[in-house]
Amino acid sequence: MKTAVDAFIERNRLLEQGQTVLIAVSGGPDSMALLHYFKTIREPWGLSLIAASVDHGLRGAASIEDLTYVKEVCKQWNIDFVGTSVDVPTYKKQYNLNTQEAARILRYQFFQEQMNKKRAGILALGHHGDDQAETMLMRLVRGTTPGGLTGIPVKRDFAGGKIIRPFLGVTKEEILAYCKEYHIHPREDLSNKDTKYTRNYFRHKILPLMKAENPKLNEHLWKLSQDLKEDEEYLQQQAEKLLEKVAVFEKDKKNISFSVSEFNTYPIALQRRAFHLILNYLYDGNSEDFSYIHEQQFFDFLTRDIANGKLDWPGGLWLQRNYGKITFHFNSSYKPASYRSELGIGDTYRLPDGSELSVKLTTCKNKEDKCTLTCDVTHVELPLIVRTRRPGDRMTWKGLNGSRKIKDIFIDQKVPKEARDSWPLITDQNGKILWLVGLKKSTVCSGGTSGEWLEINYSQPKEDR
Ligand SMILES: Nc1ncnc2c1ncn2[C@@H]1O[C@H](COP(=O)(O)OP(=O)(O)OP(=O)(O)O)[C@@H](O)[C@H]1O
Repeated sequence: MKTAVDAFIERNRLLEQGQTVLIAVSGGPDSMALLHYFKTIREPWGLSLIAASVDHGLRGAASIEDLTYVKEVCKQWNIDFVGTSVDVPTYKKQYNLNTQEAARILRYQFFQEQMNKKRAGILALGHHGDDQAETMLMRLVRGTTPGGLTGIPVKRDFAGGKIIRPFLGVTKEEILAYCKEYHIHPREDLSNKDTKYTRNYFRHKILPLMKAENPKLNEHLWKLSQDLKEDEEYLQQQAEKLLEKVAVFEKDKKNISFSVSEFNTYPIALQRRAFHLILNYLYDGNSEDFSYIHEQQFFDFLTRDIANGKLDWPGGLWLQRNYGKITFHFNSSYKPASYRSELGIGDTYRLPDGSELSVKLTTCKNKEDKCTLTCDVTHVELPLIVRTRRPGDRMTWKGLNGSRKIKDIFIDQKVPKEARDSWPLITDQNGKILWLVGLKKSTVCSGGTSGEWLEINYSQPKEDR
């Protein structure tokens, strides 16, 4: 395995001579093998090594024991060590996050702090080829773009330096064999076996089935991710050239326009990427999951035989068609509006984008569509509340086992990031989410016998901007 990783590092230019490397070590097989591997290349590369370990305090005594174990091994191997214990439950509660998210944020905060303090240019992580395969399959199932299918990056910017993952080209099996060969005795994290986490479910249930069909699955997925990455880089460059030729920047570079007929002379693969490059430019790099629904709307707009037209998108963006020209207008001072208001019977609430929500009481459940929610009045605590999302918001609905994060519903429904912070949701006084407006209705609203119904109507703005 060592020679394969050596070659991987050279090929991907992951290291430079004399660098300071912070190695993230949990005590498990992947990161213990990583720590050992770095020990073997410390001299030839002239590296300064620091191991960093975070005790999430989530597995009782075992958590701190992992950290102590890593510290002990570092002493034996003559590697500097930094460690910390973080309070995941408090942080999780404070920011309404789930455990994994809270742990991840705190872990990366510590890494960032240490990289600055120790002037380390590199943070090395132990992700490997099986992690890569899981990530690609999870994204495939959730819905992704060719760019998303390139998987976990081998190298990316972080804290003024780089995150690198030297083990992405090797399998878990090879790592376990490496541990055996060098008498490394990693700690075992039993939560890695719990299939209630999506990743573990893919790892233990789905991947084995696929590997039984073809043991070379990892290799094939790796090849696919690399091919896609290379194709993507090339196509991105071509799309940039396309924009250089056709795009005209207006009004302090806040608006972009181009001639439809000129744009249409380019292949669709480049048009698609050019479209995303424009969004990325306008949103300052934060538009990565602007959805393919928007992409489709854009192409409909592009091919429609009209002289004038307008397409409104959330997040301060609108497109205008003026004969043969399309302009992307972007209001850069736009800030997603968060709001919260009580909504009693007979009330109407006007949302920042001009759409309205109104509540009335009826004796018959006469309407049920995307823009209307009816709910037995005895099932909810009044007045209702209309508000924007908060981190960790969850809801449940008929047929769903357990609950789902609002964030994930937005992802499932391809709602662009820019629209999520101002998207309305309705709760009752107890905080129970009844309706993610237009997207999901809660189980609470599916039955009832009192004969009195609350009817909440959502209506879109009548006037154009
Ligand atoms: N508590 C932690 N302290 C330090 N680094 C961590 C910690 N948890 C994860 N990492 C780093 O992130 C990488 C990926 O973490 P992940 O949880 O996906 O894998 P893992 O199965 O825990 O890996 P390992 O076999 O090293 O425990 C690890 O290999 C390690 O480099």
